[in-house]
Amino acid sequence: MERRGSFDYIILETSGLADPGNLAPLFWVDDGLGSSIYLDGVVTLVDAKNIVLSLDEDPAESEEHEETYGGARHLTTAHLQISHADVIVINKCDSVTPYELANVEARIRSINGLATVHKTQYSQIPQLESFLLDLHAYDGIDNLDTAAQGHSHLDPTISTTTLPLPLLPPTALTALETWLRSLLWENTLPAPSFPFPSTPSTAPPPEIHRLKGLAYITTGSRVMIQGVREVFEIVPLDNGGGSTMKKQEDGTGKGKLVLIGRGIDAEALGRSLSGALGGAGASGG
Ligand SMILES: Nc1nc2c(ncn2[C@@H]2O[C@H](COP(=O)(O)OP(=O)(O)OP(=O)(O)O)[C@@H](O)[C@H]2O)c(=O)[nH]1
Repeated sequence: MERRGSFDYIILETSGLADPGNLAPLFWVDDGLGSSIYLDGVVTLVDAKNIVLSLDEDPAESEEHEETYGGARHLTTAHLQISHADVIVINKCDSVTPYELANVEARIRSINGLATVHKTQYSQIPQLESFLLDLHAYDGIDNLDTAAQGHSHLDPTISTTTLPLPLLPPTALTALETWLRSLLWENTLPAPSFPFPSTPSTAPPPEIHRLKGLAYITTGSRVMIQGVREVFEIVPLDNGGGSTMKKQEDGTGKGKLVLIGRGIDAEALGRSLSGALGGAGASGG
């Protein structure tokens, strides 16, 4: 960093067994690295031929992450590397049939509905910028509109879900922050108060790997929500873009929160969030 200014990009290639969820928060929040350095995004390269085997691998064969999770299927390194990715390159597409490729892509998107997916042969992409570099994954929310809904039956371990966020009064941001703290720091869903009765749950606790969201505030401003594992931030966006009320009404300005992780029960998450925000209408999808 003494040579600050002389780098265009810094690319870290991790080991094949790395958990990006342990690395990304370090680079995202460490101001000591200097203001010219920021975490641009996490790219995961997937081998189309072997990925299904890797996702289904017997955890006893996995050197890390040999944990069980509430009786659910085991988390493999492949799951972690896909769930934390902002861009996923599915390579060696020529070595599988179109049917196999469609299945691979569907499963990957069911795990991570936020990431941009590129399908390649010999890892060839049209250009680096905006495909693998200059992603601004942690300071932008461009891909929220295309975030896929979870189809958790495709992968039993990790899924993506989208919760709608209602138009929020400024005071609700504190409630949102408290809710996120409980979810990300304590892996606990605050029980919703009225009108939802709280029922004891035997479900495994939610474990969120990545989250991204946009909320519209009644004052006409917007906030971006970003998170990776237990680190998150709620950041005001400069431009509210005119009448927020109008945006809500014509359906183009709906706030949402996209969550990727384990033990995702969309309905329970939606009820809990809605309760935390004062019953303002979040329900899982
Ligand atoms: N058919 C086909 N072969 C490929 C493609 N991309 C790479 N290969 C070949 O696959 C072989 C192994 O390369 P990779 O799988 O990329 O190996 P690697 O990722 O560098 O290996 P590790 O870093 O040790 O995992 C090489 O012979 C490559 O030429 C592709 O899209 N299609």
